[in-house]
Amino acid sequence: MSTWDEAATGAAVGRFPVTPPGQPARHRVENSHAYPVNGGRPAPYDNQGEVAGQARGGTGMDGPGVTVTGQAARATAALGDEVVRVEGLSRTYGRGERAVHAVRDVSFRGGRGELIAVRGRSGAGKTTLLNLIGGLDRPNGGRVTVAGRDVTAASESELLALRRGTIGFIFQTFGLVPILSAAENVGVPLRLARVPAAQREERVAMLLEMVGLGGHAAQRPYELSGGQQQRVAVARALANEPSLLIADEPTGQLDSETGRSIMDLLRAVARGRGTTVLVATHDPALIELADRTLTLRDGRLTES
Ligand SMILES: Nc1ncnc2c1ncn2[C@@H]1O[C@H](COP(=O)(O)OP(=O)(O)OP(=O)(O)O)[C@@H](O)[C@H]1O
Repeated sequence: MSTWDEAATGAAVGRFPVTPPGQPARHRVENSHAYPVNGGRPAPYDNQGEVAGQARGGTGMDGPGVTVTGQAARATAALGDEVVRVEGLSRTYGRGERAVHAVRDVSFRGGRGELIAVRGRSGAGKTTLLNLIGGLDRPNGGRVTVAGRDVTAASESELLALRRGTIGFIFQTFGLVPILSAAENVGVPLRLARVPAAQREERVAMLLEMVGLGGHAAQRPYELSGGQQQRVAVARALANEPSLLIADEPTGQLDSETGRSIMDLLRAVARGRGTTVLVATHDPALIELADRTLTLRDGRLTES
């Protein structure tokens, strides 16, 4: 089955209908391992774009060696450990006259704790690039390394392990399982990792608190706003404590204010946890929140 045509939350692939009716299913994500965020103590997200405690100099979601203020976070990102390395990456769809060179010789590096925006017009190659980096698609040439592991050379089982332990995904259409509550959705990766029930419940509660949804655990996706659904998706993506979080147009279905709050949340995750976050977006207001912007034009990269 092609990863392009599979729904988000690969934790549930083949088990649940993961895409709400009327929404396209394009991606597959497989997350199953669970490790504590912030040593099991994620701090609540306060809707103001910061993890509680963090902006006020607290330890919120701070990870080892991760500073918490804007400029300091940028400096840490610049100097910090390399998480993503993309070298000469290319992807062509089709052949001959019909060939589409979606990604052409793209190279860049991403450090720990960086929030990197990927922008470009529709068709510029953003989704293709993110899918290649996340191991959802294979390149025609070049190499991707995430947390020191070669994604492009990985076997299918190695890719599965990467998507379960190292790379988290968030998509425009949220990809929540409609029949499950918010807590159950966040708990799917933990169930697959066979985390004991008590530990799982504790961890799910902490993750929901972290994204500001502590009081919404029992609600199903249709009972939540779009922004709340995306927060559930963020909590689920963080359940496996990924080094890299890939977000493809995570605010595409949200109004601008809600979109901004999701970007604030992603920024807080990057700064507080040291997660490298790669976000594809069209929105200039959201791009302003990023530490760096990569611009794609016809598959080629320019950095601004
Ligand atoms: N599976 C595919 N088969 C053939 N061509 C494809 C496929 N997927 C993408 N393309 C083409 O590759 C190019 C890049 O597409 P991609 O979806 O990566 O762009 P994008 O920047 O994410 O666009 P958007 O902002 O509209 O989502 C486009 O010309 C698109 O038509």
